Amino acid sequence: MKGTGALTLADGHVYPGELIGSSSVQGEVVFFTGMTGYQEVLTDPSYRGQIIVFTYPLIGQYGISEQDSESRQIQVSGVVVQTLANNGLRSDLADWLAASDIPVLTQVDTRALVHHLRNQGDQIGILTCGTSSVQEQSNLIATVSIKQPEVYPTDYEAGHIVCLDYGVKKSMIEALQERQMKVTVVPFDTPKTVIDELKPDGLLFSNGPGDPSQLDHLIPEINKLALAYPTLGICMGHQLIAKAFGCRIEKQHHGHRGANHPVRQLKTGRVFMTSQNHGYVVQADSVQNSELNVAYEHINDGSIEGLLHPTHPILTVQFHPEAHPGPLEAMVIFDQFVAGILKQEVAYAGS
Ligand SMILES: NC(=O)CC[C@H](N)C(=O)O
Repeated sequence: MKGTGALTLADGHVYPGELIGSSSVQGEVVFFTGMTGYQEVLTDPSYRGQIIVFTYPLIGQYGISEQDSESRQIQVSGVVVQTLANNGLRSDLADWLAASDIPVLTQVDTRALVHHLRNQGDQIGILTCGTSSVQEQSNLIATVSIKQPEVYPTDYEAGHIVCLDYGVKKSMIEALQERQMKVTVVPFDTPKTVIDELKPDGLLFSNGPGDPSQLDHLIPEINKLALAYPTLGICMGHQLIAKAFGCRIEKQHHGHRGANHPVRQLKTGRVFMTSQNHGYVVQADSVQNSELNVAYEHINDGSIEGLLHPTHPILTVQFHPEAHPGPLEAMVIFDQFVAGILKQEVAYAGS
């Protein structure tokens, strides 16, 4: 179904367009600046419940392919684009969004919209064509986390990682499998006693949607887990571990969502271009009174991009070393994590 529609922001600004789809949705309106990677973004569970605005004006131009999905379904609530590609008679992306009942607002002045969000901040919005009612989603992590453990084997098993699933992307699991790690993905609230029985060699605390304070009740358990095993935390996992060791988290004015975010490793001065997707961040002032040290910082705004424990093998990163979409150069984080578990040296890790 196609018709006149609009995105209405919480501050009252209205962005008209052509709405494809029949449902109205509400969600935080955020923008992604990468030129490619729309399929990975749409299926990344960290975007659950959000309305995503693509800054690149033409979206859908290279179709859809099965291997590029980061989870089993589209996770965003709604999509806003300038132009949805239509190669001839049909568009794979438009068909997929329609089959998934995800509304798309096209023909939007996305430059004006993103300019506004950059000035006024990410905020809730509603995509409407004036039909169905709006339902707010609460505990987003519980929605996207698996319900039963799942095992991802590898041909030659050098070690075993247990992944706490806050909404894990497929590429993180694959990055570990490629490094000869079997991965067992467990529900987000799996107690330490159950994880101990799996005899992991290391833990991955995954990415995930929404505000990390959803899981405040699990922070003491996360602290115990991270102290017990070599630990890597990514994005939501980074934020939760930061909290577990005394840091505070704050909402960003507007999030980092794109594929060209420069990050500096403090110890070596080495700069990585990274893929990012987050709207919360570790409050810089809180780190000095915490048990952790800053390991990485964002070059553009100086925000905290990674933390290290001084005596335990705990590394956390705010950026996405698994990329997908985006540059692969931060994959060294997985090399470093696995090498630490296997007690091997890794070039350029610099911890
Ligand atoms: N990719 C993620 O894990 C995002 C973490 C959190 N939802 C944030 O927006 O900051």
